[in-house]
Amino acid sequence: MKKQNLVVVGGGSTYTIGMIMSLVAEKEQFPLKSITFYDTNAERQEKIAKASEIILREKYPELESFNYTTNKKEALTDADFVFVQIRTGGLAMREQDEQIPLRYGAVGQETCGPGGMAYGLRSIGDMIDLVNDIRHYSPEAWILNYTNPAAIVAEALRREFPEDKKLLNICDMPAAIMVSYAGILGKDVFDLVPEYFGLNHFGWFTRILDKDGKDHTDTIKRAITEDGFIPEDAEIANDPSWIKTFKQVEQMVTDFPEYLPNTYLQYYLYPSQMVDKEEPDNTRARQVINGREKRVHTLADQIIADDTTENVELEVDIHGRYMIRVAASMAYNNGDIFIVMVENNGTIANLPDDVMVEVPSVITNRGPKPFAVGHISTFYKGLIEGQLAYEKLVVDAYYENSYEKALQALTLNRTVIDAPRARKILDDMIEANKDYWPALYASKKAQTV
Ligand SMILES: NC(=O)c1ccc[n+]([C@@H]2O[C@H](COP(=O)([O-])OP(=O)(O)OC[C@H]3O[C@@H](n4cnc5c(N)ncnc54)[C@H](O)[C@@H]3O)[C@@H](O)[C@H]2O)c1
Ligand SMILES: O=P(O)(O)OC[C@H]1O[C@H](O[C@H]2[C@H](O)[C@@H](O)[C@@H](O)O[C@@H]2CO)[C@H](O)[C@@H](O)[C@@H]1O
Ligand SMILES: [Mn+2]
Repeated sequence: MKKQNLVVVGGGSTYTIGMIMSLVAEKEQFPLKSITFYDTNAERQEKIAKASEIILREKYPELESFNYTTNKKEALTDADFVFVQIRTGGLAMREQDEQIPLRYGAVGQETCGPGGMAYGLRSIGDMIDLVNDIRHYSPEAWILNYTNPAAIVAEALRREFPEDKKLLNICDMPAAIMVSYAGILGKDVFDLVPEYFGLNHFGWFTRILDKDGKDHTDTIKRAITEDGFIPEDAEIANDPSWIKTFKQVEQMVTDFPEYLPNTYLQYYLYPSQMVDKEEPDNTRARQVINGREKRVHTLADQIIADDTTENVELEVDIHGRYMIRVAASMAYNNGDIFIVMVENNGTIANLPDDVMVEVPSVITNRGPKPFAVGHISTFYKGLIEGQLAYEKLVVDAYYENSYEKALQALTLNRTVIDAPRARKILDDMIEANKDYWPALYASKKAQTV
């Protein structure tokens, strides 16, 4: 097996140490020659990199080199794979994305509704620059992007790089949900075969099979409604916020029993309940700053101080394993099936061709080949079309510098609905994002009314 040169963009991320542990756990499936971190924030990256260096020295001695840098050329030259995990504006801006909508009684969430729009308008420019840079220095590298809001980023990259066949957008949420299904069934998550359709953070499992073709969907639905649903992946199993989110799946399956929902549908199907549950001074960003970020930095500090991993507990989670299994299937033409984002082109027969959908696909060295979904019925089609229109309008607003498109996007979104409320949220978000967003202008027609 050819050993790969991997670059991680956003080396300072809170997910990097987990990713390193997953690369160690998956070294037989995805053997590496080198790992390079790239980040724009030298200090944030250095702490994570120094700890990673020690982990790799002890657990991946066969790795030929490990480097970290803030120099794009140095980082991106001769890459085989580039994993992209950046957060434009950091967790501080995530907190704004979550708090501003809550002021007006709307869902405050980083990838759903107004928060998703704000984060999207910040991320698109950086992501376009990065893909251009990667293509300049490593034209043949596979790019796996999981930077959020993945739906909006994927739509912008689809428009910007229509011919790029080696750029794949992915999300770990369906896999993390499947870890819990695997727990119910007493199976390994990678032995389950999902049937699924939708958009990123907006989809449904229609069936869950095993590799022998046995259908376990009804067993899972029954277990969820009778015994409850809990997160089982190590990273989220003990997190109160994720426990609440998985609990909400019980209500979704009771109200809409036809399919098994992505957890993110809670924000669109129960927006009032979601707003009522929030504490504006302790939204998810604050919980992550005081939780995962602190935990990861304390862990890194201890590894660096001890110069060994002997005194710490390091876990492997589905996030890293999922990304790596997808990468391995591309590198070694494995033909494994994973849920990823692809341009629709008839996969969901009654949706437009030129939209990004999230569906199971066979992953080979030619990229993803999605399975046909066929026609979807009215409830799902209606929900998806509204969400797609919102996503497209956000990307239009970016390219056209259009205030009206942004206002239309928010008004259309199920988490907002009301135009005056959409305008208030948008105006506050413009102010909060003045260092990040493109300028948005009202059209001449609107200015003269
Ligand atoms: N798609 C998924 O399912 C999924 C799952 C987990 C995380 N994520 C995403 O991964 C990203 C990282 O999340 P996090 O919570 O660890 O954030 P984080 O802020 O801890 O890490 C992001 C890192 O990227 C760096 N960065 C920002 N802009 C950059 C740029 N232009 N070039 C290079 N580096 C840059 C930052 O300095 C930071 O070190 C986010 O976008 C998050 O939403 C996605
Ligand atoms: O609120 P956060 O920052 O804890 O999580 C936001 C992400 O949630 C989903 O992903 C993962 C999670 O990041 C990971 O640790 C894994 O183990 O479980 C989650 C799924 O339950 C989501 O898919 C991402 O897009 C978000 O960034
Ligand atoms: Mn996701």
